[in-house]
Amino acid sequence: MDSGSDTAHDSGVKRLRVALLGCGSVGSQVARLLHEQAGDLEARVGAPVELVGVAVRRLDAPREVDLPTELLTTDAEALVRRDDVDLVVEVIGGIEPARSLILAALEHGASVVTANKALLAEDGSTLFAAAEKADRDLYYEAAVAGAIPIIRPLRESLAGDRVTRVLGIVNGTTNFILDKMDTTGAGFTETLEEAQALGYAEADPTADIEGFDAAAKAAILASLAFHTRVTAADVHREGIVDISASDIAGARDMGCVVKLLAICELVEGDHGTAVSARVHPAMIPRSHPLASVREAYNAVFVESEAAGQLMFYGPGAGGAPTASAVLGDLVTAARNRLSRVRGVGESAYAQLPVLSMGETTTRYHVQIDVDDRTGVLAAVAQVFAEHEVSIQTVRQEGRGVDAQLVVVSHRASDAALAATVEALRAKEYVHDVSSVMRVEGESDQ
Ligand SMILES: NC(=O)C1=CN([C@@H]2O[C@H](COP(=O)(O)OP(=O)(O)OC[C@H]3O[C@@H](n4cnc5c(N)ncnc54)[C@H](O)[C@@H]3O)[C@@H](O)[C@H]2O)C=CC1
Ligand SMILES: N[C@@H](CC=O)C(=O)O
Ligand code: NA
Repeated sequence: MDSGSDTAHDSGVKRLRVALLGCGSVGSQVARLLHEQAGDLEARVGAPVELVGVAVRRLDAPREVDLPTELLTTDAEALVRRDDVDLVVEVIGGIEPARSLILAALEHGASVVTANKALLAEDGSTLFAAAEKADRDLYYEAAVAGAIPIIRPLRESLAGDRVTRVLGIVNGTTNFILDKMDTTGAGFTETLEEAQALGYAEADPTADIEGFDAAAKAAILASLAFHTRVTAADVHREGIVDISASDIAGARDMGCVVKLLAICELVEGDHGTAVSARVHPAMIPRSHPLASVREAYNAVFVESEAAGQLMFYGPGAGGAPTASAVLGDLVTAARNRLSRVRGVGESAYAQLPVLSMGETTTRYHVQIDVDDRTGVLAAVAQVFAEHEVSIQTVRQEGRGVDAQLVVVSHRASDAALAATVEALRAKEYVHDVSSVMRVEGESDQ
């Protein structure tokens, strides 16, 4: 291995040397693209971009890409500390050792590109501070919505505007599962296995189906969009594991589909501006553009004061699409190294408070199984009224001894709706509140 003096650490830069940490779904595609597009990358960067080391867990593991064995090492710590490494790509995932490796890479003068949303959402501030101190780039376009350019537009293109809302489908695995359940009637488990085989799901798919992955992305989006710091712990999170065939059928009856949404909003209240960030399944009308986001595709809507509504759509998961975003960042970081400049760092000056879920308002679709007798409908309506949840529509279906009421509310706070449901469950004429689903994507009423 040549470790001559022509690196970005020196004055006469001639080539950029890349260390890759992790060679799984994304890492193998990064290695492939670096090799296959070497000529174009050199032309675009202005110097060759060379892969000089790949940290793997096992040297003899089967891989999707052929790599010269001399590039492989199981000592990631030593790799990021090598003096001849200019750029480090972290695609191991998880908190440790990824965090320590990124911090060591920055300390040793490398710029870093990562796809690690879990780490950024948990402890991004430590990483951004280290990048600032080291005067190096820390880029992460791949961390949210895979190949879709959304980090850069929020950080740079919209830097002069005031973003007020970000609403998106940001997890490919859950969108794939919900889409299959809706269109083919397939079961949850078989669809999850298919998503795993296609490389969409996280190593532990709990992160996808319980909403942790989408919540991490929501934290990153809210932080960037509103120039503040939102962590994964600030995001209200519900996954899709409890979504039943009956929920999907109920949505269909309403002309809706069920999607796992990440919703980040600026909220103006009595005490000033705050942020709301939440991830949960919601019904959206089939006519809404997000309803047509199929399979593992992602889409993100951004609303801002001057630009209005923007939509970003594309592949949000999978090895090659995610590697495309990594390579885009790598090219920018490489150009910056050559020009001896640094890109934009963290912008968290606004320091906005984050609202609790109870304070957040939206509309609700509630299915209630009740006694089929006179006065029950009025009594149910009374419970909603007592909790200041205004009813928009109510539909009743007799089913023999009992009846099902389907209530759609006007906008109400989550706390008021939760109290309504609790009160309904205590009534002797209520057999069950069988489904409670938020309704998004329609005009506020
Ligand atoms: N797969 C996808 O569609 C997307 C993944 N991401 C993110 O990209 C990152 C990587 O994801 P995948 O490639 O899907 O995961 P993966 O599980 O396929 O690959 C991770 C690789 O890192 C290796 N590894 C773990 N610890 C290591 C260590 N200490 N040293 C060296 N290698 C180690 C594993 O053996 C594995 O091969 C994660 O942060 C993930 O959240 C982001 C967007 C999309
Ligand atoms: N597991 C994630 C991968 C991309 O971030 C997903 O399914 O979207
Ligand atoms: Na992206």
